[in-house]
Amino acid sequence: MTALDVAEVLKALPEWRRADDSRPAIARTLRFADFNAAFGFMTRVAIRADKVDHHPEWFNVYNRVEVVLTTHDAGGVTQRDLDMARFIDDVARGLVE
Ligand SMILES: C[C@H](O)[C@H](O)[C@H]1CNC2=NC(N)=NC(=O)C2=N1
Repeated sequence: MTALDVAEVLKALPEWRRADDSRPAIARTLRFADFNAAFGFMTRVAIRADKVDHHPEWFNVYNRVEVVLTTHDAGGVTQRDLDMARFIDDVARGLVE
């Protein structure tokens, strides 16, 4: 799968930024009402990730979830990351603080 230009991808994803470690990856921080809401979100994303065989890097503390998306096989951001970011935005809508 072809790696895309990160700046172009970010234009389509206003909630996302470059990963903090400057890898070719995109990141979003989400804050939920509590752990239950955060883990519910993670569960929905996990089920999707396994279905499409594209898995986020993520970190959770209580109500906060940090998500990083990149395609390891391609060494960059691809359409698979863009699709997953959109799914994440859809799930998060109405749930994030
Ligand atoms: C063998 C398996 O299909 C691959 O390792 C998949 C699994 N999930 C993946 N997830 C992500 N984010 N990037 C990958 O390159 C990737 N590759």
